[in-house]
Amino acid sequence: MFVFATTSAHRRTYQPLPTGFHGSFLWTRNCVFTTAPLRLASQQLRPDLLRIRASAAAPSSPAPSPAPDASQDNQERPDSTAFVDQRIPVSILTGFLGSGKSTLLNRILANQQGKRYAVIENEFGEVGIDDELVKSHILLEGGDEIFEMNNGCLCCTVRSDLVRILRRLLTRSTKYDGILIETTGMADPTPVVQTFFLDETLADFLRLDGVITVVDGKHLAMHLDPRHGVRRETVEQIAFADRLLLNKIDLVTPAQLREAEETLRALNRTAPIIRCVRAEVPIDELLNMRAFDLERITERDPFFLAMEKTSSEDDHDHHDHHDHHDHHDDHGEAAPVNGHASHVHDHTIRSVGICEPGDLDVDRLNEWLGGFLSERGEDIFRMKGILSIAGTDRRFIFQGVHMLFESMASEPWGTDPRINRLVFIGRNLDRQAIQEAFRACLVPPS
Ligand SMILES: Nc1nc2c(ncn2[C@@H]2O[C@H](COP(=O)(O)OP(=O)(O)OP(=O)(O)O)[C@@H](O)[C@H]2O)c(=O)[nH]1
Repeated sequence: MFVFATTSAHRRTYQPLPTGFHGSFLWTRNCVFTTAPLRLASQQLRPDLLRIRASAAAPSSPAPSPAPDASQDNQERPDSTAFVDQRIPVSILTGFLGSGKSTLLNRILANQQGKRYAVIENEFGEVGIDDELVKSHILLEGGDEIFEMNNGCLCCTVRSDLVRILRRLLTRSTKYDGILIETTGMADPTPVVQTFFLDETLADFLRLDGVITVVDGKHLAMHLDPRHGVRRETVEQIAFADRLLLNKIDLVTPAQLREAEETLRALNRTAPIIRCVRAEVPIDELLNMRAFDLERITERDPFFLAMEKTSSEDDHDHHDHHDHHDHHDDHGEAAPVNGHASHVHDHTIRSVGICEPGDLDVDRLNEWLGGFLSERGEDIFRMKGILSIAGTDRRFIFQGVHMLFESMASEPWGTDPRINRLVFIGRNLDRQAIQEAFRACLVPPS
């Protein structure tokens, strides 16, 4: 496996990768942009990735096995006169903040069955929390770089970073069975999907296999309520899905479950809906399924492909779908404008990061968080952090989604400085008030 990681890999903390894992990370911090255009000479590309024609004159190559899924029946299958598509399959894992994407990713990585994946992660949060967790839990291959795509969704700016990373990946000698991209919980998957059709180099070597959307069954209705300001992101993530994982069904009643399924079906008529708890699903029903259906997407958005292509000369174009002008319909959903559905996040939604040395008084912390969540829980989409609790020699991992939260002891601090790192993502967050309240929970230095 090869990991281009950002953050949001906290579940790996709890679930170490299996023995024999051979991984490496490429991590960018705060979106490092190159100023020179990135050119990828054709001789740099791995020849075994080039598409070949399996005709009589072409070298014989095994056709990919058709997916064992009835939903694939009406899809074109390779035959002896067609292209054998040897491009690397790419799966996009999306879903709203806290829905269970990292839980799913962890599950996939723990069940690799001899396959090698490149993983690209991206997080919406101003404090990179998971890099430390990932580094301490997964052995890196010597000499590999670590990159982090932090604090931004895969929109026009971070998207160019994604393109750069993907192009670089194609020059590596390692052969991958697939690439997994975990988007931020606030991401509109549109520009990520477009990348694989509109970037000339990538389209030649990478094949979008499918968009897998993890849905938080407990909070779906809340996220679709326009008053919470995230309906558009939630709708886009569901509508784009080729597979819908209706997760967290342990937290809903049968009636809520039925309602959630009806809602999903209304927003996406075709994607299979898979009910699950902690993203526990058969992985072979998700990956390499040739599930992506461009026709369905262009039916929904006729302008989907009507944007400027990126080429190796145009590595940092900002003329794409994600042009940061807001045009919403009555429900806050994006409407195509002049051939481009525009996208911008609700500006009231922000992340507040805390990075503070010292030990926390656990009673004060509980009291503050309990009060804060009962008062503002609907507005707090996500919290996560690594905490230093007085009287314990282990790191404390803390994760929250609205009013629900989990915490658990993790690695010992050892000689590392005891620094609390915490991020809140929500609506109308008062940065100063949160930071001050947090500091008030620290044990005063003696
Ligand atoms: N009860 C319950 N909790 C779950 C389930 N799946 C995930 N969680 C918890 O939900 C929280 C968020 O899960 P993640 O996998 O980190 O979610 P995510 O979508 O990666 O979150 P972001 O990266 O912040 O967008 C964690 O505390 C998980 O343990 C589930 O099926 N049931």
